[in-house]
Amino acid sequence: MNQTPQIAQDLLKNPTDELKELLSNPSTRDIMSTPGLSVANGHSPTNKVGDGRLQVVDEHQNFTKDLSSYLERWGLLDKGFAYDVVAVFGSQSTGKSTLLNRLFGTSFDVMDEAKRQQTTKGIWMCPSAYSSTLVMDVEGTDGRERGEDQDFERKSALFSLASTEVLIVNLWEHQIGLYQGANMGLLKTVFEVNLGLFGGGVEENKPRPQEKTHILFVIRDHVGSTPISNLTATLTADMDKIWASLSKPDHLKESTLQQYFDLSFAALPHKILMPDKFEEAVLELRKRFVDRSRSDYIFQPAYHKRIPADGVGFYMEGIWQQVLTNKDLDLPTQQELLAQFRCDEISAAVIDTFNVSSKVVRKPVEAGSVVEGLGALIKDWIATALSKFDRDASRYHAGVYQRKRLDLLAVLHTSLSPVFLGQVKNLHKMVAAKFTKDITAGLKDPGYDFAAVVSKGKAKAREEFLAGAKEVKVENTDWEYEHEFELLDEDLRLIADRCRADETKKMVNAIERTVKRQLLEPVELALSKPKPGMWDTVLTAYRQVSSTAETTYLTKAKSFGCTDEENEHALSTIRARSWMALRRKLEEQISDATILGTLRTTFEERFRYDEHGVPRVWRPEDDIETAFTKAKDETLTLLPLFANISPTHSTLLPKLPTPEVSHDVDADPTPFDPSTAYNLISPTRMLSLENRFKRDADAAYVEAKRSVVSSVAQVPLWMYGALAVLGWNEAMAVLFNPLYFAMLLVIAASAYLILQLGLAGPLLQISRTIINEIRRIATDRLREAFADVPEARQLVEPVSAVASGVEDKGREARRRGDLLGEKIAELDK
Ligand SMILES: Nc1nc2c(ncn2[C@@H]2O[C@H](COP(=O)(O)OP(=O)(O)OP(=O)(O)O)[C@@H](O)[C@H]2O)c(=O)[nH]1
Repeated sequence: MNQTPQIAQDLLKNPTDELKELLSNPSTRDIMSTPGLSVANGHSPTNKVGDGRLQVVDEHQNFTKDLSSYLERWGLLDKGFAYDVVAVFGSQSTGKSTLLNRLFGTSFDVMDEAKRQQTTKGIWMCPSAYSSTLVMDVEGTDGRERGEDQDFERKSALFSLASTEVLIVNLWEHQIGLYQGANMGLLKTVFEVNLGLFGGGVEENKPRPQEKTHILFVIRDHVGSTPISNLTATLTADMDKIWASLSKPDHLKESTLQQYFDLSFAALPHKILMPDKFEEAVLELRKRFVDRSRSDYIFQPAYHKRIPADGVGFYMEGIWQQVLTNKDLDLPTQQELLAQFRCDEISAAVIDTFNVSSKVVRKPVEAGSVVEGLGALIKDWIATALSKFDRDASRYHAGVYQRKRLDLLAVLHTSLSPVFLGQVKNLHKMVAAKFTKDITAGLKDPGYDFAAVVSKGKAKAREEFLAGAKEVKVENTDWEYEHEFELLDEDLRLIADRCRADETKKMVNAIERTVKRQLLEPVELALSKPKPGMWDTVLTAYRQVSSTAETTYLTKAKSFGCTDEENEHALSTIRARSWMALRRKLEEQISDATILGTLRTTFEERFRYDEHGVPRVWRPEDDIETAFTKAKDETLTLLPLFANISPTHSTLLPKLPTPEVSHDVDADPTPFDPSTAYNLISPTRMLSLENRFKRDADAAYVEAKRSVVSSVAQVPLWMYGALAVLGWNEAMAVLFNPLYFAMLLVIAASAYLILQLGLAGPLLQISRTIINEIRRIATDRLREAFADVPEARQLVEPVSAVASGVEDKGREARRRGDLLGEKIAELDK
């Protein structure tokens, strides 16, 4: 807690000698009676008294650079209009500073009684200790120091009238009525200056503010012998006289003093002779400056110059500069200049704060993210910035404020425009990516309808984009998202087209697989039974399959929304692929092995089976050669059928795909040549096939011949007769010998059982193996036995030479492709 007032009170009650001496000094008394030390006066100080006073204009008429910073120190800068300005005028050394110090608790210098010289030079300013009031102590008029120089008096009057609400005119009681006195000169100056400022001056048409100024006459050293009413009457009469004596422009001739000034009066007793009464009167007068509820409250709003506190520094400096240059002081221009300056300052501060806030989202937007609720954020920042600007700048000149507000808004919008564009671009990207994802997911559903999936996805994407773009768009801006929306539409279309192309490709592939499957059977069947109408069957089947494929495509493509051009392209692809499928299948079917197999089967059917399909058993009397030649020739006539695709009617031939269209490069990289499209087997290959078939046929012929030889080699019938005659006795001996008969029965029963159980084959095989084995072992033994005898080796070698000669013969015949020779070699063996 601050102990100073208590200590001071104690010191005042029991002063030391030094203090007594100090207290006897009048100037010290002033300081001692400052509000900080006189709490008992009824008003405790509220402002930062002692924070210093400021010489606003020095004796060389220079204006201070520190006014704004002092206003801030005094805590007045953010008061808006809630502050007042008062200035004191009067002759030098009439106790003006003393009065202000007592009245407002200020700390202006007071004249040293001993020296009796001017103390206040220029214009000083100090805040009131009791209210938000700026108090100006103006250099006294009529001073010895300035002599006849009225220049400063005029300038200070002009300055004070332009910036203060109340002018205190300080005068001694005994000066009243002295019309020629210094005060009268001062007042005349004030009136003249005021007319110039607020009366319209010389220029009749120039609009001027009709502001009133309050003049408070403080009559000092009022003894009381003359009643105050008499004094005020005298003063008022003097004022009127002065007013009347002014040389006014014609249009102001009729104007009265009261139109421009409100006059009020206060009297203060002699400070030295009646200190208590003086104090009382000062206290009472102070109330008129502080207590707003009083009817005689001095700072009425009508007197306020409507300069916001934060602009006072700039405004007063501007006024003083105008005053110095002796130019016609144009207050509206000054106020406009002030408004421009301050609005710019406020605007800059607001933009700084705004930029800091908006920085938070700039980065993510620049990085390509969509910031959720960006529109709300932007609107909030703009609203905050405007409300700050409105709060501080709306006190200034309305026109300038409105203009600057629009400027500020434009700056904010311009600064946010890239954020808006970035957000809209990012929305575009995000929505397009989602669209792709949605379509991909939709196309995985079984039985999907492509058109429905795409249109649903598109509607969703557009809706999402528009919602996001509208959210971020700020009213009354030229921001537009329509162009981006068009780009999005274009992108959606491209994505849908890409998906459709993929789907079409898949569908075409599926159709191609079906075509291959469907062609498989008819082609195989037709080519395995070659006959003249074979190609008609194949091509009819092909026509059916490919027409089904096209119909399938067109049915499905309807939901894809493909263009005619795309359909045409897909159909031509299907046609080409179907044709290729047919070609490949045919090529498979006309491979050497397959053709030879088919020919062999056909030949055998004719050669080995009779017309009833019964297998032939060749007998010696059969004409094998004719049958063979017929079957061979008939089969050979079928071979040319495979050479070309040649239907009975050329109308059956399908339309060939155009060679330049690359339908499926991966699947079939060899270029398609329509000139050879219907050719399957080249003449050379035909010849080779013919030869190979002939060899096969010859083999069949040889086989047939051999079967005749083997049947001829059977035992003749007469041999059976001879056998019966010659072996009759032996047979009877066996039949009638019980032992032989029993053995015969056992052998017959065993044979029957073996046949019944199907063991004949295995038994034969076993016996054959055993015989071979025995033969091999015997041969080996013999070789071993003759190994050491050279004559025996000579005997063996010619035999093996003969055998190898036969082998060579057979191999040679096989090399030449002479089947018959090969078989003969085999028989020789
Ligand atoms: N008679 C009388 N003297 C006073 C009164 N008030 C102050 N004084 C004295 O008058 C002298 C001048 O006082 P200041 O307050 O310095 O007067 P000022 O008008 O401010 O002087 P400048 O600033 O130099 O113009 C001082 O010695 C005061 O003690 C008063 O009410 N009556």
